[in-house]
Amino acid sequence: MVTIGPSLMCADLGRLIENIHQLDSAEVDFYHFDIMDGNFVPNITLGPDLIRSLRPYSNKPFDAHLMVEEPERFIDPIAKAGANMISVHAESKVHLERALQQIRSHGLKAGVALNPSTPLCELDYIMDSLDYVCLMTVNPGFAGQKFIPRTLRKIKDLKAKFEQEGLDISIEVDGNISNAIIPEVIKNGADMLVCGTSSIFIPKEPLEYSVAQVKQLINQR
Ligand SMILES: O=C(CO)[C@H](O)[C@H](O)COP(=O)(O)O
Repeated sequence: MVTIGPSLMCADLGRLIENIHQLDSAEVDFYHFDIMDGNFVPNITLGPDLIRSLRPYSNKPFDAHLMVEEPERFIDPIAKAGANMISVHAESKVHLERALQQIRSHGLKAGVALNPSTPLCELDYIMDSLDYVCLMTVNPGFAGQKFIPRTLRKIKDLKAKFEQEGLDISIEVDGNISNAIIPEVIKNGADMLVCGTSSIFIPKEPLEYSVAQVKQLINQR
């Protein structure tokens, strides 16, 4: 099953609550929270307090993507704030295996995110600790960037690797997942779509309509 997770980056609580209300009615599958610290990426966004404030407004899984320099410092507060899934970047200052166990110790799904240029072999010795992999299809930090076409092969290679080893690990894709690219990433093996300004948050387009368009693309495979 391919799932849809709107990407939440804006720090306006009122607007986020309104968005979540509409997106819940449109039956999205999860919410993807972009947590940026201004160090790992050149931008600052949400933190644990905002996740805690939004938690009462939806029962859908909250997926926290830690684009931060020292993710191990954030795992406990983000888990306690109400996240259901947390991914850490392999390129950050992290003991990857320890961080994944730290996430799982809260009963949450654990993921690793990889920048477009990071090779898949980073995952070789942690496969059994993984629930999902977030493949960045843009360089992390900003919404509205261009999709990097080379990442399509990376999705395909990762899917093949999981199939070969009989592993049930989800592949999330993040970065300019537009309506034009959705059929391509699905064809190559993506099963979690992070949908931001490229497909769901389109100016003047009702969220219900944008989500319906994405669902149509998923269903017409
Ligand atoms: O993590 C991100 C950037 O680092 C965003 O989730 C992503 O870019 C989604 O937004 P858009 O559809 O505008 O690309």
